[in-house]
Amino acid sequence: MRSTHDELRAVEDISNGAEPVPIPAADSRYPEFEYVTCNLVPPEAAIPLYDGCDCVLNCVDTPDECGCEFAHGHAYGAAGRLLSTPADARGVRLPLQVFPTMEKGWAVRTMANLLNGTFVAEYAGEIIGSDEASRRWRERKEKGTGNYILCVREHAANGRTYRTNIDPTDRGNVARFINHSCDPNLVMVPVRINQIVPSAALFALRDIEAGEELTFDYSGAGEVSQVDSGDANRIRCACGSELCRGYLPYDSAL
Ligand SMILES: C[S@@+](CC[C@H](N)C(=O)[O-])C[C@H]1O[C@@H](n2cnc3c(N)ncnc32)[C@H](O)[C@@H]1O
Repeated sequence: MRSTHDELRAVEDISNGAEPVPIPAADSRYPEFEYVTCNLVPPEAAIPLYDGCDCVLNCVDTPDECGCEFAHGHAYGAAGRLLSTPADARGVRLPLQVFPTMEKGWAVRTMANLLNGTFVAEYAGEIIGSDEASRRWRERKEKGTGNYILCVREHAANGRTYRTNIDPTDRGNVARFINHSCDPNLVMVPVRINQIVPSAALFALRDIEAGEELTFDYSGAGEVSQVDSGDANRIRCACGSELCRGYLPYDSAL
């Protein structure tokens, strides 16, 4: 628990040494959370957690019914399906800073110039099933607390949709502070590192100058229309871009 006295003090490293480089914050008023460097995948007992794959323990026994081999080029065995954490996760190696904004809460900026295509960070958190994602979303909405669940949808050529829910609200990394923009400078790409559950890797979408805020489009490819404000669950977008669609992407499945 932080004291009021400590609140405005700059924080040297929000990761407490967990990342390869320190990640400073302008002050310590950001929400408390447990810092993790990569996704936390629950043990097999907790499955099914991965929408799109119906297999219980492995995909090898039922290759014709499972879409994983078709979609990812691999069928996953029991050990391969739900490995705990990717051993070769890269972590954050760029000088980033967490800072407060007027309209969007906390944000992240780069303190170095980045070239187009540079890997910035993984959007890391707890991997949870869709029922649990809905439950947490409703609970946080009732309490009026922040909700940072990212739903990664992958549309496979076999017509199936694979959905991965990443929740960094209580356990996450610096990417939990990266805001949405309708004209972002990062792009999120699902990447698989020796396991079926993808990491949501964020890459520079163009050259980015030191001091710029880092943003990505929460809807992925910008395919979700945000113009209709009829749904009270939607948050007004403050990205400030000429291309602004008016509201943050909203997952009506939650
Ligand atoms: C993943 S968090 C980003 C960090 C957050 N700003 C914070 O203070 O912790 C997502 C939340 O940030 C806010 N946010 C992100 N992008 C925004 C935007 N373009 N306009 C307004 N609010 C935004 C919304 O409250 C959203 O639910």
